[in-house]
Amino acid sequence: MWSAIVKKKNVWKQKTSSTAPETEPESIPVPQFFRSARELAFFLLEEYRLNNQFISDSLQRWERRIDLSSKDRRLAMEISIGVIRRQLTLDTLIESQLTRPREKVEAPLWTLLQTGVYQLVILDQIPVHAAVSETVELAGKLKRVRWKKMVNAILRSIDRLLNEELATTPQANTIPLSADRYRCFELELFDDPKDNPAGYLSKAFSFPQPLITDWLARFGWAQTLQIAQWFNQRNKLYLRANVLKISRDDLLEELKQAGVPASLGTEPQSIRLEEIVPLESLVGFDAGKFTVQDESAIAAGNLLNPQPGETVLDLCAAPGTKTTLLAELMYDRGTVVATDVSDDRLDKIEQNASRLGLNSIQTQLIHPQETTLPEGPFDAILVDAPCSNSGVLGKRPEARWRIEDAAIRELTGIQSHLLHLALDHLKPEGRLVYSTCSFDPRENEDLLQNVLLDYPERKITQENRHIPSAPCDGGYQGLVQ
Ligand SMILES: C[S@@+](CC[C@H](N)C(=O)[O-])C[C@H]1O[C@@H](n2cnc3c(N)ncnc32)[C@H](O)[C@@H]1O
Repeated sequence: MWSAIVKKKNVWKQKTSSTAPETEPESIPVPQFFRSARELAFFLLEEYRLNNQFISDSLQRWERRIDLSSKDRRLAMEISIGVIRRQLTLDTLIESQLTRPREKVEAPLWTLLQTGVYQLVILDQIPVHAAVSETVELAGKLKRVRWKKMVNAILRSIDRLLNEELATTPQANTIPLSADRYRCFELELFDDPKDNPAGYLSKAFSFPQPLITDWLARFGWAQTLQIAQWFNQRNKLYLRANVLKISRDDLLEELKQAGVPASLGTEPQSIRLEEIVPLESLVGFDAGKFTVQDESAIAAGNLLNPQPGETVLDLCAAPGTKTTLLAELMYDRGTVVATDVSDDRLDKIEQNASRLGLNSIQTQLIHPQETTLPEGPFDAILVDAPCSNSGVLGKRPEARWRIEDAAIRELTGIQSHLLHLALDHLKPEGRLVYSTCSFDPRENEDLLQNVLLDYPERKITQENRHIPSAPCDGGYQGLVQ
Protein backbone atom coordinates (compact mmCIF):
# COMPACT_ATOMS: atom_id res chain seq x y z
CA MET A 1 0.00 0.00 0.00
CA TRP A 2 2.71 2.43 0.96
CA SER A 3 4.66 1.88 -2.25
CA ALA A 4 1.93 3.59 -4.24
CA ILE A 5 2.16 6.63 -1.99
CA VAL A 6 5.92 6.64 -2.08
CA LYS A 7 5.96 6.35 -5.84
CA LYS A 8 4.16 9.65 -6.13
CA LYS A 9 6.72 11.19 -3.86
CA ASN A 10 9.69 9.70 -5.65
CA VAL A 11 12.06 12.50 -6.24
CA TRP A 12 14.61 10.99 -8.54
CA LYS A 13 13.21 9.95 -11.86
CA GLN A 14 15.29 8.19 -14.42
CA LYS A 15 16.02 10.59 -17.25
CA THR A 16 16.99 8.05 -19.89
CA SER A 17 15.57 4.71 -20.87
CA SER A 18 18.99 3.06 -20.72
CA THR A 19 19.36 0.22 -18.22
CA ALA A 20 23.02 1.04 -17.45
CA PRO A 21 24.19 3.73 -15.03
CA GLU A 22 24.15 7.08 -16.85
CA THR A 23 27.89 7.35 -16.77
CA GLU A 24 30.32 4.50 -16.70
CA PRO A 25 31.80 4.23 -13.23
CA GLU A 26 35.32 5.52 -13.03
CA SER A 27 37.45 4.88 -10.01
CA ILE A 28 37.72 7.77 -7.59
CA PRO A 29 41.34 8.28 -6.55
CA VAL A 30 42.01 7.90 -2.83
CA PRO A 31 43.28 11.29 -1.57
CA GLN A 32 46.83 11.80 -0.36
CA PHE A 33 45.52 13.01 3.02
CA PHE A 34 42.15 12.65 4.71
CA ARG A 35 41.09 15.97 6.21
CA SER A 36 37.39 15.35 6.75
CA ALA A 37 35.59 12.63 8.69
CA ARG A 38 32.97 12.09 5.99
CA GLU A 39 35.55 11.81 3.24
CA LEU A 40 37.47 9.21 5.25
CA ALA A 41 34.24 7.29 5.93
CA PHE A 42 33.41 7.26 2.20
CA PHE A 43 36.80 5.86 1.22
CA LEU A 44 36.80 3.31 4.05
CA LEU A 45 33.48 2.03 2.70
CA GLU A 46 34.70 2.02 -0.89
CA GLU A 47 37.79 0.07 0.15
CA TYR A 48 35.50 -2.44 1.87
CA ARG A 49 33.21 -2.66 -1.18
CA LEU A 50 35.89 -2.86 -3.84
CA ASN A 51 38.68 -4.75 -2.09
CA ASN A 52 36.91 -6.46 0.79
CA GLN A 53 39.12 -4.60 3.26
CA PHE A 54 37.97 -4.36 6.88
CA ILE A 55 37.62 -0.82 8.24
CA SER A 56 40.27 -1.47 10.90
CA ASP A 57 42.77 -2.75 8.30
CA SER A 58 42.30 0.26 6.02
CA LEU A 59 42.62 2.62 8.98
CA GLN A 60 45.89 0.98 9.91
CA ARG A 61 47.21 1.18 6.35
CA TRP A 62 46.22 4.84 5.94
CA GLU A 63 47.31 5.87 9.43
CA ARG A 64 49.93 8.41 8.23
CA ARG A 65 47.50 9.96 5.76
CA ILE A 66 44.77 10.68 8.31
CA ASP A 67 44.95 14.30 9.41
CA LEU A 68 41.95 14.41 11.75
CA SER A 69 41.15 15.17 15.37
CA SER A 70 40.26 12.13 17.46
CA LYS A 71 36.62 13.32 17.45
CA ASP A 72 36.50 13.38 13.63
CA ARG A 73 38.27 10.06 13.44
CA ARG A 74 35.60 8.57 15.72
CA LEU A 75 32.88 10.06 13.51
CA ALA A 76 34.48 8.49 10.41
CA MET A 77 34.52 5.11 12.15
CA GLU A 78 30.98 5.51 13.42
CA ILE A 79 29.69 6.31 9.92
CA SER A 80 31.66 3.61 8.09
CA ILE A 81 31.02 0.82 10.60
CA GLY A 82 27.40 1.93 11.03
CA VAL A 83 26.77 1.87 7.26
CA ILE A 84 28.11 -1.68 6.98
CA ARG A 85 26.03 -2.81 9.95
CA ARG A 86 22.77 -1.06 9.01
CA GLN A 87 23.08 -1.30 5.21
CA LEU A 88 19.82 -3.18 4.65
CA THR A 89 17.84 -0.50 6.50
CA LEU A 90 19.64 2.30 4.66
CA ASP A 91 19.12 0.58 1.30
CA THR A 92 15.42 0.12 2.03
CA LEU A 93 15.08 3.82 2.76
CA ILE A 94 17.04 4.91 -0.32
CA GLU A 95 15.19 2.49 -2.58
CA SER A 96 11.85 3.83 -1.34
CA GLN A 97 12.76 7.14 -2.95
CA LEU A 98 13.98 5.85 -6.31
CA THR A 99 12.05 5.01 -9.43
CA ARG A 100 15.03 3.45 -11.15
CA PRO A 101 16.34 0.11 -9.89
CA ARG A 102 19.31 0.26 -7.61
CA GLU A 103 21.60 -1.43 -10.18
CA LYS A 104 21.28 1.65 -12.36
CA VAL A 105 22.83 3.89 -9.74
CA GLU A 106 26.63 4.03 -9.76
CA ALA A 107 27.99 2.02 -6.86
CA PRO A 108 30.15 4.80 -5.31
CA LEU A 109 27.15 7.15 -5.48
CA TRP A 110 25.17 4.53 -3.55
CA THR A 111 27.93 4.47 -0.93
CA LEU A 112 27.73 8.25 -0.62
CA LEU A 113 23.94 8.08 -0.25
CA GLN A 114 24.28 5.44 2.47
CA THR A 115 26.67 7.69 4.44
CA GLY A 116 24.22 10.61 4.17
CA VAL A 117 21.14 8.60 5.15
CA TYR A 118 23.00 7.03 8.08
CA GLN A 119 23.84 10.50 9.45
CA LEU A 120 20.34 11.79 8.80
CA VAL A 121 18.36 8.91 10.25
CA ILE A 122 20.52 6.97 12.70
CA LEU A 123 23.01 9.54 14.00
CA ASP A 124 20.33 11.74 15.43
CA GLN A 125 22.84 14.04 17.12
CA ILE A 126 23.95 15.35 13.69
CA PRO A 127 21.79 18.30 12.56
CA VAL A 128 19.79 17.68 9.39
CA HIS A 129 21.42 20.55 7.49
CA ALA A 130 24.90 19.18 8.25
CA ALA A 131 23.98 15.63 7.20
CA VAL A 132 22.58 16.91 3.90
CA SER A 133 24.97 19.72 2.99
CA GLU A 134 28.16 17.89 3.98
CA THR A 135 27.15 14.88 1.88
CA VAL A 136 26.26 17.07 -1.12
CA GLU A 137 29.56 18.95 -0.77
CA LEU A 138 31.48 15.72 -0.58
CA ALA A 139 30.09 14.77 -4.01
CA GLY A 140 31.76 17.94 -5.36
CA LYS A 141 34.98 17.19 -3.53
CA LEU A 142 35.01 13.75 -5.09
CA LYS A 143 34.76 15.54 -8.47
CA ARG A 144 31.29 14.12 -9.05
CA VAL A 145 29.37 17.39 -9.32
CA ARG A 146 26.65 15.59 -11.32
CA TRP A 147 25.77 13.56 -8.21
CA LYS A 148 24.93 16.62 -6.14
CA LYS A 149 21.36 17.03 -7.33
CA MET A 150 20.41 13.44 -6.68
CA VAL A 151 22.12 13.32 -3.27
CA ASN A 152 20.33 16.49 -2.23
CA ALA A 153 16.95 15.26 -3.53
CA ILE A 154 17.11 11.82 -1.90
CA LEU A 155 18.32 13.11 1.47
CA ARG A 156 15.74 15.89 1.56
CA SER A 157 12.89 13.55 0.69
CA ILE A 158 13.93 11.09 3.39
CA ASP A 159 14.14 13.99 5.81
CA ARG A 160 10.56 14.93 4.88
CA LEU A 161 9.47 11.40 5.78
CA LEU A 162 11.01 11.64 9.25
CA ASN A 163 8.71 12.36 12.13
CA GLU A 164 10.13 14.34 15.06
CA GLU A 165 8.57 12.02 17.62
CA LEU A 166 10.28 8.92 18.96
CA ALA A 167 8.46 5.64 19.58
CA THR A 168 9.29 2.96 22.11
CA THR A 169 8.16 -0.10 20.20
CA PRO A 170 8.77 -1.73 16.82
CA GLN A 171 6.14 -0.81 14.23
CA ALA A 172 5.91 -0.73 10.45
CA ASN A 173 6.90 2.96 10.47
CA THR A 174 9.73 2.77 13.02
CA ILE A 175 13.37 1.72 13.09
CA PRO A 176 15.43 1.23 16.25
CA LEU A 177 18.02 3.72 17.48
CA SER A 178 18.48 1.92 20.80
CA ALA A 179 16.57 -0.60 22.93
CA ASP A 180 13.59 1.65 23.62
CA ARG A 181 14.05 4.52 21.18
CA TYR A 182 12.62 4.12 17.71
CA ARG A 183 12.81 6.65 14.87
CA CYS A 184 9.37 7.25 13.32
CA PHE A 185 8.53 7.82 9.66
CA GLU A 186 5.37 9.33 8.21
CA LEU A 187 4.87 6.19 6.10
CA GLU A 188 4.90 2.48 6.80
CA LEU A 189 8.20 1.74 5.06
CA PHE A 190 8.67 -1.69 6.67
CA ASP A 191 6.58 -4.83 7.16
CA ASP A 192 4.21 -4.78 10.09
CA PRO A 193 6.07 -6.75 12.81
CA LYS A 194 2.79 -8.42 13.82
CA ASP A 195 2.14 -9.78 10.30
CA ASN A 196 5.70 -10.47 9.23
CA PRO A 197 8.11 -10.39 12.18
CA ALA A 198 11.04 -11.78 10.17
CA GLY A 199 10.52 -9.26 7.37
CA TYR A 200 10.34 -6.38 9.84
CA LEU A 201 13.34 -7.39 11.93
CA SER A 202 15.42 -8.10 8.86
CA LYS A 203 14.92 -4.71 7.21
CA ALA A 204 14.46 -2.44 10.24
CA PHE A 205 17.33 -3.99 12.25
CA SER A 206 19.41 -4.91 9.19
CA PHE A 207 20.07 -8.65 9.26
CA PRO A 208 19.73 -11.26 6.51
CA GLN A 209 16.16 -12.59 6.67
CA PRO A 210 17.14 -16.32 6.89
CA LEU A 211 19.20 -15.53 10.00
CA ILE A 212 16.26 -13.77 11.67
CA THR A 213 13.90 -16.59 10.66
CA ASP A 214 16.23 -19.09 12.32
CA TRP A 215 16.48 -17.03 15.53
CA LEU A 216 12.70 -16.57 15.67
CA ALA A 217 12.21 -20.34 15.37
CA ARG A 218 14.74 -21.01 18.13
CA PHE A 219 14.15 -18.15 20.56
CA GLY A 220 10.77 -16.55 19.79
CA TRP A 221 9.95 -12.89 19.17
CA ALA A 222 11.00 -11.24 22.46
CA GLN A 223 14.46 -12.80 22.67
CA THR A 224 15.15 -12.38 18.94
CA LEU A 225 14.28 -8.70 19.28
CA GLN A 226 16.69 -8.44 22.21
CA ILE A 227 19.48 -10.23 20.31
CA ALA A 228 18.99 -8.09 17.19
CA GLN A 229 19.07 -4.90 19.27
CA TRP A 230 22.08 -6.04 21.26
CA PHE A 231 24.10 -6.64 18.08
CA ASN A 232 23.33 -3.11 16.88
CA GLN A 233 24.44 -1.27 20.00
CA ARG A 234 27.74 -0.72 21.76
CA ASN A 235 27.99 -3.10 24.68
CA LYS A 236 30.02 -3.16 27.86
CA LEU A 237 33.60 -4.36 27.70
CA TYR A 238 35.17 -6.86 30.07
CA LEU A 239 38.75 -7.07 31.27
CA ARG A 240 40.53 -10.24 32.34
CA ALA A 241 42.90 -9.56 35.22
CA ASN A 242 46.35 -11.05 34.70
CA VAL A 243 46.44 -12.70 38.10
CA LEU A 244 50.20 -13.26 37.76
CA LYS A 245 50.63 -9.49 38.04
CA ILE A 246 47.65 -8.25 40.03
CA SER A 247 44.63 -9.65 41.84
CA ARG A 248 41.24 -8.89 40.35
CA ASP A 249 40.27 -6.87 43.44
CA ASP A 250 43.41 -4.74 43.23
CA LEU A 251 42.88 -4.12 39.52
CA LEU A 252 39.29 -3.06 40.21
CA GLU A 253 40.58 -0.65 42.86
CA GLU A 254 43.21 0.78 40.48
CA LEU A 255 40.56 1.36 37.84
CA LYS A 256 38.28 3.08 40.32
CA GLN A 257 41.15 5.28 41.53
CA ALA A 258 41.74 6.28 37.91
CA GLY A 259 38.07 7.28 37.61
CA VAL A 260 37.00 4.28 35.51
CA PRO A 261 33.67 2.92 36.79
CA ALA A 262 33.88 -0.88 36.87
CA SER A 263 32.49 -3.87 38.76
CA LEU A 264 33.31 -7.54 39.30
CA GLY A 265 32.23 -9.92 36.51
CA THR A 266 30.97 -13.47 36.83
CA GLU A 267 34.14 -15.30 35.72
CA PRO A 268 36.80 -15.38 38.48
CA GLN A 269 39.16 -13.07 36.53
CA SER A 270 36.64 -10.75 34.90
CA ILE A 271 35.89 -7.08 35.47
CA ARG A 272 33.07 -5.28 33.73
CA LEU A 273 33.65 -1.70 32.57
CA GLU A 274 30.53 0.34 33.22
CA GLU A 275 31.37 3.05 30.71
CA ILE A 276 32.90 3.07 27.27
CA VAL A 277 36.47 4.31 27.63
CA PRO A 278 39.33 4.41 25.11
CA LEU A 279 41.42 1.35 25.94
CA GLU A 280 44.73 3.11 25.51
CA SER A 281 43.72 5.44 28.33
CA LEU A 282 43.29 2.59 30.81
CA VAL A 283 45.89 2.35 33.51
CA GLY A 284 47.86 -0.89 33.62
CA PHE A 285 47.44 -1.96 29.98
CA ASP A 286 51.11 -1.46 29.03
CA ALA A 287 52.15 -3.02 32.32
CA GLY A 288 50.32 -6.20 31.30
CA LYS A 289 47.83 -6.17 34.14
CA PHE A 290 44.88 -7.17 31.99
CA THR A 291 43.57 -8.29 28.62
CA VAL A 292 40.32 -7.13 27.07
CA GLN A 293 38.21 -10.26 26.70
CA ASP A 294 34.51 -10.99 26.84
CA GLU A 295 33.33 -13.23 29.65
CA SER A 296 32.01 -15.81 27.21
CA ALA A 297 35.55 -16.20 25.84
CA ILE A 298 37.14 -16.31 29.30
CA ALA A 299 34.77 -19.19 30.06
CA ALA A 300 36.48 -21.31 27.34
CA GLY A 301 39.86 -21.25 29.11
CA ASN A 302 38.29 -21.76 32.51
CA LEU A 303 36.41 -24.80 31.22
CA LEU A 304 39.66 -26.40 29.99
CA ASN A 305 41.25 -25.48 33.33
CA PRO A 306 44.88 -26.24 32.41
CA GLN A 307 47.16 -27.02 35.35
CA PRO A 308 50.71 -25.82 36.10
CA GLY A 309 53.27 -28.16 34.51
CA GLU A 310 50.94 -29.53 31.83
CA THR A 311 51.64 -29.58 28.11
CA VAL A 312 48.75 -27.87 26.39
CA LEU A 313 47.93 -27.30 22.72
CA ASP A 314 46.00 -24.25 21.52
CA LEU A 315 45.30 -25.32 17.94
CA CYS A 316 43.73 -22.14 16.49
CA ALA A 317 45.55 -19.72 18.67
CA ALA A 318 46.09 -16.36 16.96
CA PRO A 319 45.98 -13.59 18.12
CA GLY A 320 46.41 -15.38 21.42
CA THR A 321 43.72 -13.93 23.66
CA LYS A 322 42.90 -17.42 24.91
CA THR A 323 46.50 -18.74 24.67
CA THR A 324 47.58 -16.14 27.20
CA LEU A 325 44.64 -17.03 29.44
CA LEU A 326 45.76 -20.67 29.38
CA ALA A 327 49.31 -19.65 30.35
CA GLU A 328 47.96 -17.45 33.17
CA LEU A 329 45.81 -20.31 34.49
CA MET A 330 48.97 -22.48 34.52
CA TYR A 331 50.87 -19.80 36.48
CA ASP A 332 53.19 -19.72 33.45
CA ARG A 333 54.56 -23.16 34.36
CA GLY A 334 54.51 -25.96 31.76
CA THR A 335 54.11 -25.38 28.01
CA VAL A 336 51.39 -23.92 25.85
CA VAL A 337 52.02 -24.76 22.19
CA ALA A 338 50.15 -22.13 20.17
CA THR A 339 49.60 -23.05 16.52
CA ASP A 340 47.88 -21.18 13.72
CA VAL A 341 47.89 -20.99 9.93
CA SER A 342 48.59 -17.24 9.87
CA ASP A 343 52.19 -16.18 10.32
CA ASP A 344 51.38 -12.48 10.87
CA ARG A 345 48.83 -13.33 13.50
CA LEU A 346 51.31 -15.61 15.29
CA ASP A 347 53.43 -12.48 15.84
CA LYS A 348 50.47 -10.99 17.70
CA ILE A 349 50.50 -13.94 20.13
CA GLU A 350 54.15 -13.21 20.87
CA GLN A 351 53.46 -9.50 21.37
CA ASN A 352 50.58 -10.29 23.73
CA ALA A 353 52.64 -12.84 25.68
CA SER A 354 55.48 -10.35 26.03
CA ARG A 355 53.17 -7.55 27.27
CA LEU A 356 51.67 -9.92 29.85
CA GLY A 357 55.12 -11.22 30.91
CA LEU A 358 54.40 -14.85 29.94
CA ASN A 359 57.23 -17.23 29.02
CA SER A 360 55.53 -20.61 28.73
CA ILE A 361 54.08 -20.04 25.24
CA GLN A 362 55.71 -21.51 22.11
CA THR A 363 54.24 -20.46 18.76
CA GLN A 364 54.31 -22.65 15.66
CA LEU A 365 53.01 -22.07 12.15
CA ILE A 366 51.01 -24.93 10.65
CA HIS A 367 49.65 -25.50 7.16
CA PRO A 368 45.81 -25.51 6.83
CA GLN A 369 45.71 -28.95 5.18
CA GLU A 370 48.49 -30.45 7.28
CA THR A 371 47.56 -33.57 9.20
CA THR A 372 50.67 -33.56 11.39
CA LEU A 373 50.95 -31.31 14.39
CA PRO A 374 53.66 -30.61 16.98
CA GLU A 375 54.51 -33.72 18.90
CA GLY A 376 52.03 -34.73 21.55
CA PRO A 377 50.12 -36.26 22.98
CA PHE A 378 48.84 -33.34 25.01
CA ASP A 379 47.29 -33.17 28.47
CA ALA A 380 44.77 -30.60 27.30
CA ILE A 381 43.78 -29.10 23.95
CA LEU A 382 41.76 -26.03 23.05
CA VAL A 383 40.17 -25.98 19.60
CA ASP A 384 38.89 -22.42 19.20
CA ALA A 385 37.78 -23.02 15.65
CA PRO A 386 37.21 -20.51 12.85
CA CYS A 387 33.43 -19.99 12.68
CA SER A 388 30.65 -17.83 11.32
CA ASN A 389 31.06 -15.38 14.26
CA SER A 390 27.30 -15.40 14.64
CA GLY A 391 27.64 -14.78 18.38
CA VAL A 392 29.75 -11.63 18.01
CA LEU A 393 27.95 -9.79 15.24
CA GLY A 394 28.10 -6.54 17.19
CA LYS A 395 31.90 -6.58 17.19
CA ARG A 396 32.17 -7.75 13.56
CA PRO A 397 29.87 -5.46 11.59
CA GLU A 398 30.48 -7.22 8.26
CA ALA A 399 30.04 -10.78 9.56
CA ARG A 400 26.21 -10.80 9.45
CA TRP A 401 26.29 -10.46 5.65
CA ARG A 402 28.48 -13.53 5.22
CA ILE A 403 26.32 -16.01 7.12
CA GLU A 404 24.83 -18.29 4.50
CA ASP A 405 24.20 -22.03 4.40
CA ALA A 406 27.06 -22.59 1.94
CA ALA A 407 29.49 -20.71 4.20
CA ILE A 408 28.35 -22.72 7.23
CA ARG A 409 28.85 -25.97 5.28
CA GLU A 410 32.39 -24.94 4.38
CA LEU A 411 33.14 -23.95 7.98
CA THR A 412 31.76 -27.16 9.46
CA GLY A 413 34.11 -29.11 7.15
CA ILE A 414 37.09 -27.19 8.57
CA GLN A 415 35.80 -27.45 12.16
CA SER A 416 35.32 -31.20 11.85
CA HIS A 417 38.83 -31.63 10.37
CA LEU A 418 40.39 -29.60 13.19
CA LEU A 419 38.52 -31.56 15.87
CA HIS A 420 39.67 -34.90 14.45
CA LEU A 421 43.23 -33.59 14.29
CA ALA A 422 43.11 -32.47 17.91
CA LEU A 423 41.46 -35.63 19.26
CA ASP A 424 44.17 -37.68 17.57
CA HIS A 425 46.80 -35.76 19.57
CA LEU A 426 45.12 -35.95 22.98
CA LYS A 427 46.35 -38.23 25.77
CA PRO A 428 43.81 -40.98 26.65
CA GLU A 429 43.20 -39.30 30.01
CA GLY A 430 43.42 -35.82 28.45
CA ARG A 431 40.67 -33.23 28.01
CA LEU A 432 39.68 -31.03 25.12
CA VAL A 433 37.54 -27.94 24.82
CA TYR A 434 35.87 -27.24 21.49
CA SER A 435 34.86 -23.61 21.31
CA THR A 436 33.36 -21.18 18.79
CA CYS A 437 31.98 -17.66 18.91
CA SER A 438 28.89 -18.83 17.06
CA PHE A 439 25.56 -19.79 18.61
CA ASP A 440 24.50 -21.90 15.66
CA PRO A 441 24.12 -25.56 16.77
CA ARG A 442 25.34 -26.74 13.35
CA GLU A 443 28.80 -25.38 14.22
CA ASN A 444 28.60 -26.42 17.86
CA GLU A 445 26.91 -29.31 19.66
CA ASP A 446 25.65 -30.97 16.46
CA LEU A 447 29.14 -30.98 15.00
CA LEU A 448 30.87 -32.09 18.19
CA GLN A 449 28.44 -34.98 18.74
CA ASN A 450 28.90 -36.06 15.16
CA VAL A 451 32.72 -36.06 15.36
CA LEU A 452 32.63 -37.99 18.64
CA LEU A 453 30.86 -40.87 16.85
CA ASP A 454 34.40 -41.64 15.61
CA TYR A 455 35.75 -41.59 19.21
CA PRO A 456 33.31 -43.73 21.24
CA GLU A 457 35.66 -43.66 24.25
CA ARG A 458 35.21 -39.85 24.54
CA LYS A 459 32.20 -38.04 26.01
CA ILE A 460 31.01 -34.44 26.27
CA THR A 461 31.06 -33.85 30.01
CA GLN A 462 30.08 -30.17 30.15
CA GLU A 463 28.71 -27.56 27.78
CA ASN A 464 28.37 -23.78 27.90
CA ARG A 465 25.85 -22.26 25.52
CA HIS A 466 26.17 -18.49 25.45
CA ILE A 467 23.22 -16.70 23.91
CA PRO A 468 24.12 -13.16 22.74
CA SER A 469 22.87 -10.45 25.12
CA ALA A 470 22.34 -12.92 27.97
CA PRO A 471 24.40 -11.16 29.20
CA CYS A 472 27.51 -11.23 26.96
CA ASP A 473 28.60 -12.34 23.51
CA GLY A 474 27.28 -15.58 22.06
CA GLY A 475 29.34 -18.73 21.70
CA TYR A 476 29.69 -22.37 22.59
CA GLN A 477 32.12 -24.51 24.54
CA GLY A 478 32.04 -28.27 24.96
CA LEU A 479 34.40 -30.13 27.29
CA VAL A 480 35.39 -33.59 26.02
CA GLN A 481 37.06 -36.19 28.20
C1 LIG B 1 38.47 -17.88 16.35
S1 LIG B 1 40.02 -17.51 15.77
C2 LIG B 1 41.04 -17.87 17.13
C3 LIG B 1 41.04 -16.82 18.20
C4 LIG B 1 42.03 -17.13 19.30
N1 LIG B 1 41.85 -18.44 19.86
C5 LIG B 1 41.94 -16.11 20.41
O1 LIG B 1 41.20 -16.31 21.37
O2 LIG B 1 42.59 -15.07 20.29
C6 LIG B 1 40.34 -18.86 14.72
C7 LIG B 1 41.77 -18.99 14.25
O3 LIG B 1 41.87 -20.21 13.50
C8 LIG B 1 42.87 -20.03 12.53
N2 LIG B 1 42.72 -21.11 11.55
C9 LIG B 1 41.98 -21.15 10.45
N3 LIG B 1 42.12 -22.34 9.83
C10 LIG B 1 42.96 -23.07 10.58
C11 LIG B 1 43.52 -24.38 10.48
N4 LIG B 1 43.19 -25.19 9.45
N5 LIG B 1 44.38 -24.79 11.43
C12 LIG B 1 44.67 -23.98 12.47
N6 LIG B 1 44.19 -22.72 12.63
C13 LIG B 1 43.34 -22.28 11.69
C14 LIG B 1 42.67 -18.63 12.04
O4 LIG B 1 43.87 -18.11 11.48
C15 LIG B 1 42.28 -17.89 13.32
O5 LIG B 1 43.40 -17.27 13.89
